[in-house]
Amino acid sequence: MTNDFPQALTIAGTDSGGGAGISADFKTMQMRGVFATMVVVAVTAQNTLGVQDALAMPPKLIDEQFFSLAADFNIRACKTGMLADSLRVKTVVNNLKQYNFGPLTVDPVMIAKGGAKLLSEDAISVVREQLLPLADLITPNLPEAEELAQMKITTEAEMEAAGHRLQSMGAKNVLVKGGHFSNDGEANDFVLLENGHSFWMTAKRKQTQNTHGTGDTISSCITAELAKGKSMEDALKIGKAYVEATIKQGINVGHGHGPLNHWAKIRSDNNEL
Ligand SMILES: Nc1ncnc2c1ncn2[C@@H]1O[C@H](COP(=O)(O)OP(=O)(O)O)[C@@H](O)[C@H]1O
Ligand SMILES: Cc1ncc(COP(=O)(O)OP(=O)(O)O)c(N)n1
Repeated sequence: MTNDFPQALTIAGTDSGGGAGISADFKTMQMRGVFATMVVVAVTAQNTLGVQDALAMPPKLIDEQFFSLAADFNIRACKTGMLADSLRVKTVVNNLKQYNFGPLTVDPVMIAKGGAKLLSEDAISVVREQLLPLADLITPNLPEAEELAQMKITTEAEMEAAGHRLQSMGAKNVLVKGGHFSNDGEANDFVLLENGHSFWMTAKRKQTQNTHGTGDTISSCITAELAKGKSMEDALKIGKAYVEATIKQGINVGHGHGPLNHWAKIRSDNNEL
């Protein structure tokens, strides 16, 4: 029996409010025509107002989820999101070394928009030293890029420098996301590819508080496109177009930082699916 429908994996935390984490990943992968699977690393009690509580899964249960998926599915691309602490990062690293789930996108989730810590302080060096070198793509936002590259980023030139530093630390391709950049008109992201080619992906910034889950959405869209066999450059461009559309074609849900519109259409959709 064939097992060839595009399948992808997210290794991350849940968001009970449905806007970020595995919820955003599943909606995105489904919308991009890819069958989504998950390894739950942590569960959060969360809504658009913030994170009220969180619990990390026992490492044995994380191992078992990896084993279950490897035994049955033909996963062609995977991503990581919220990994909680150093023990869970190490558990995930060990499993990623054991199984081949295709290109790995590392979204080094550290702090939610409401300020809650989704990665403990002691885990940052483990992400830098053990997870980053496994990454086919790393997708930090500005505070995450600052932590991992250990430098301040206040200009576009510093975004580029951080991208080069992260590549020299072992990530094959780098996307430094500019959503937190303090210019009001644009949301521009810097890309550095494995072959040394670099470029900017630009977008007009939408003035809205409904941006909960943007990082998960762009990284899971890229993962879905890689699972379909797209090149890294095309996957990145589709990811940027999709997250921009989910923000611009926004919906209003909840009373705080609202979720994105994962039903949003992008121009190339007719020949994508
Ligand atoms: N208000 C906005 N308008 C348009 N694009 C945005 C906006 N906020 C974020 N983005 C884009 O969404 C993606 C993720 O954003 P960012 O805030 O940098 O990451 P994270 O959600 O991980 O903190 C990036 O492509 C960024 O440029
Ligand atoms: C469970 C969980 N994972 C990740 C995040 C952070 O998601 P992100 O896309 O960076 O969105 P914001 O939290 O910044 O809005 C999360 N909140 N929860």
